[in-house]
Amino acid sequence: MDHFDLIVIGSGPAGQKAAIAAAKLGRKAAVIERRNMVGGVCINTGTIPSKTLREAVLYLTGLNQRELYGQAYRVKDDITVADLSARTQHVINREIDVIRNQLSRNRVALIPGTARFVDPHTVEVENEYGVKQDLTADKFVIAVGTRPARPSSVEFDGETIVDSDQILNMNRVPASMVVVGAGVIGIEYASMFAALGTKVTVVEKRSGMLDFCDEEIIEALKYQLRDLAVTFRFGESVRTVERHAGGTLTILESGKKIPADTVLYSAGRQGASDTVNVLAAGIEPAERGRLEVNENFQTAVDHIYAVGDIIGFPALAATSMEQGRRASYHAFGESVGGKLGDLQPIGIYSIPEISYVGRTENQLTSENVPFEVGVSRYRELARGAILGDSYGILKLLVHAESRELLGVHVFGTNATELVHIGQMVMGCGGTVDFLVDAVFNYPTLAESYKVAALDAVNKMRAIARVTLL
Ligand SMILES: Cc1cc2nc3c(=O)[nH]c(=O)nc-3n(C[C@H](O)[C@H](O)[C@H](O)COP(=O)(O)OP(=O)(O)OC[C@H]3O[C@@H](n4cnc5c(N)ncnc54)[C@H](O)[C@@H]3O)c2cc1C
Ligand SMILES: NC(=O)c1ccc[n+]([C@@H]2O[C@H](COP(=O)([O-])OP(=O)(O)OC[C@H]3O[C@@H](n4cnc5c(N)ncnc54)[C@H](O)[C@@H]3O)[C@@H](O)[C@H]2O)c1
Repeated sequence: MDHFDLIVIGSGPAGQKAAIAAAKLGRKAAVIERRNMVGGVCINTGTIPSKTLREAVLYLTGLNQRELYGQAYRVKDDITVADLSARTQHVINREIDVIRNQLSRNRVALIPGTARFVDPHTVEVENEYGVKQDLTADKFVIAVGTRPARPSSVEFDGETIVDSDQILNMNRVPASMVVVGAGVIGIEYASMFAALGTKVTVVEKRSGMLDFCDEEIIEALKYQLRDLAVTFRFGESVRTVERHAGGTLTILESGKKIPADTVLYSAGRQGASDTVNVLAAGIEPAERGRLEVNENFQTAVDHIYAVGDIIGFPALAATSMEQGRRASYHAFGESVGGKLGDLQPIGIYSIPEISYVGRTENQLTSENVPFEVGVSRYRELARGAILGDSYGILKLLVHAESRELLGVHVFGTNATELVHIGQMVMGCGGTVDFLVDAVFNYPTLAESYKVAALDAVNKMRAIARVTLL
């Protein structure tokens, strides 16, 4: 029976980084993964296909160029699924190749199959031909991620009623679509299909959406999506989704019926802890199949770690990678930096995109932290005019006394890239004055930091002036 220092179960971002970190520490590591899922949900059905699809949609529809060339501007008139999926498949294949290469050059064994715990130090791996082998290890990292939640009241058929895995295999761009759940997945796909000209209705049981983001920015997003003919039904729960010869019918608890060509059911995800039989290792799964861990990512069984989506919020690729690295370092006695803190950025690839780091205005208000807001609008930046982005906005939240940066919220072109400038300033304990004094390239969107910083400082000066007189 093969024995390893570390066995990682799952090859998504969390598992990959856990295994490579162990290998770099000179440990014998293995990753167990199903043959057709190397790279995890991230590469095969989640982040990478959805982000590539978004890029293809933006390019082919010419949406971002319409402010400059007119509302009729298109790169291609009849966009087909083949146009969209060619790019997606190319990127997926390339990314899988990169991961296989990285694992192999670091001498991490990639073992095909599904792993199940037999006891706390042994897993049984079964490959696609039903061949089984037992493997043992000193330490384990469970990085098995999640799968879409599939309630029995929804008649999934993989073609007209789909989850976020199946949407990638649709055979045509639908004329109308209901998106159930206004979480990140629902809103990203609603944006893409709306951009393609699909008439989208979003049904969400809460009274709003993405409530962890800046309220003003979510208002701006809703405005932009409504402009693309998206209808929102907030405060409405879906009772059932039915499939009929003439299309689908989404029936709400309120009695409303919404007809559409296609339904995307994106109302949450279920942890995959059941696939790995954690009970045999002595671990009790929590709600929705998630695993509970301490700050070192150890489960209730010390030598078994869990990282990535399986441990819940924030369930993002970048955070998952860092959790994987930290788990391995801890397992093999290597020190890591401070606690994985609050400075993890969130990026939402809606159209337009959103990103933020730090706290929101609502959080600061509820915590009684005095703050000032500095705003920069892309329409006043030369780069904004060159790009044809008139809606973009960058907001800085600045402590009214210490002048520290408490939050950065960006909406518009390159938001998910721009946010990192603020993240770095915050990470180094920088104040708004650093941004006021900094010189940025011109014309850039990064210049928005200086404009917003000056705005915040001007407002703070106005307050100071009132009290001085
Ligand atoms: C549609 C969509 C879009 C997304 N977009 C973004 C985005 O833009 N940015 C972002 O940061 N995040 C995004 N995410 C989230 C991101 O994909 C996840 O945070 C990330 O993939 C989690 O990584 P992970 O390592 O926990 O596991 P996953 O990527 O979920 O991979 C887990 C792997 O474990 C394997 N596995 C499960 N059980 C077993 C077993 N018993 N034996 C062996 N292997 C097993 C599975 O086959 C799978 O390959 C998106 C997710 C979805 C669904
Ligand atoms: N850009 C990114 O970083 C990105 C992109 C996509 C996904 N993700 C990750 O994937 C995870 C899963 O995303 P998600 O959007 O599926 O889940 P989610 O749990 O965030 O959202 C599901 C939404 O569906 C609603 N809902 C549930 N049941 C409903 C019903 N019967 N009728 C109407 N509405 C209902 C919920 O209120 C919720 O708002 C998230 O944690 C996210 O972090 C990240």
